[in-house]
Amino acid sequence: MKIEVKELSKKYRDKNALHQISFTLDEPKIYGLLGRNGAGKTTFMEILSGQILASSGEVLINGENPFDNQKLTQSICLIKEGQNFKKDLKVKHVLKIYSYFYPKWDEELAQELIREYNLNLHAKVKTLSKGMESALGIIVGLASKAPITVFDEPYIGLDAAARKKFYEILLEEYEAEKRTIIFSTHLIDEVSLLFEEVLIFQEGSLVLKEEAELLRNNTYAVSGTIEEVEAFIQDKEVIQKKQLAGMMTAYVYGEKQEAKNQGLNVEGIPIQDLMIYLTDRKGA
Ligand SMILES: Nc1ncnc2c1ncn2[C@@H]1O[C@H](COP(=O)(O)OP(=O)(O)OP(=O)(O)O)[C@@H](O)[C@H]1O
Repeated sequence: MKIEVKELSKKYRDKNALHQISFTLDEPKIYGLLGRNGAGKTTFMEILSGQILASSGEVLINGENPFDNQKLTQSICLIKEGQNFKKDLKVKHVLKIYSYFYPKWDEELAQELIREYNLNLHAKVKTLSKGMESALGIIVGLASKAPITVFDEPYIGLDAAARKKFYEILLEEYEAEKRTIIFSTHLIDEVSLLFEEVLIFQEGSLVLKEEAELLRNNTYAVSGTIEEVEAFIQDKEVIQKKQLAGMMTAYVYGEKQEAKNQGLNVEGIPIQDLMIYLTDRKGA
C-alpha cells in the first residue's frame, strides 16, 4: 500500500508535535522510524493509523484518509508500547476480537506464538506481566497480517531472548509475505539490521529518509592525526567530529574508498550512533 505524507502537521496547544512533514513510502519494506524522545514518532503513527486527526496536511493510504475509515483501518495494525487491550478481557477474547477485525488474520500463527510466549489463553489482560502484555501485542501485530503493521516500542518488559524471538518471527513472516512494517524503537542497534529503510524525526521534522544499506555504506568514521583528518574532510559533508590527544575522528557522508586510499583509518558507524549525531546536528 502506498503511504503519502503531505505537509503533515500536528499541534497540541502551542506545541508542534509534527511540523510540515512530507514523504512517501511506496513499497512494502521494514522501515525504522527513529528519533529522540518527543520527536513526534508516536504522533505520526497515530495519524497514520487513523486514531487521531492531523492539524493540517494529510496522510493518504492508497489515496484515502485513514481517519474514521474502517475499510482502510482493517489494513493497518498499530501496536503501541502498552495499553493496547482492555484490561478485563481474557487473552482468548483479545485474539477473537482482532481476528474479526483483520481480514487476513492468521489464527495458526497466533496460536503458535501463544505457545512460544507461554501465554495463558484464559488469563485476563490485567493479570499479565508487562512482558506478557507486550508479547500479546506482538502476537496481535504479527497475526493481523495487516498490510501496514506499525510497532511503536512494542516490547516493554520483554527480555532479550523474547525480543530476539520476535525479530526472528517478524523477519520470517515478512519474507513469507512482504508487507509494510514501520518499527519505532530506542533499541536501535538490536534491530537496525532488520531495517531496509530508516526515517529519522527530530523535533517534529523529518531529518533523514534513506535506505539502510546506503546509510551503512555511505557513512563512515575516519580517524587519524588532526591535520590529516582536517585536510581530508575539507570538501566533505561532515556529520560530526571529535578530537582526543592529537587525534581526530570525523563522521562523514560519502564514498569511503577515498579515505582508505589516503591510508586513513576507516570504520562503519552503527545506526544508533548515526542517529545520535544526526539528531544532534541543529538544522540537519
Ligand atoms: N496528547 C498530547 N497532548 C499534548 N502534547 C502531546 C500529546 N501527545 C504528544 N504530545 C507532545 O508532542 C511531542 C511529540 O510526542 P510523541 O509522543 O509523538 O513523540 P515520540 O517521538 O513518540 O517520543 P518517545 O520516543 O518519547 O515515545 C512531545 O513534545 C509530546 O509532549
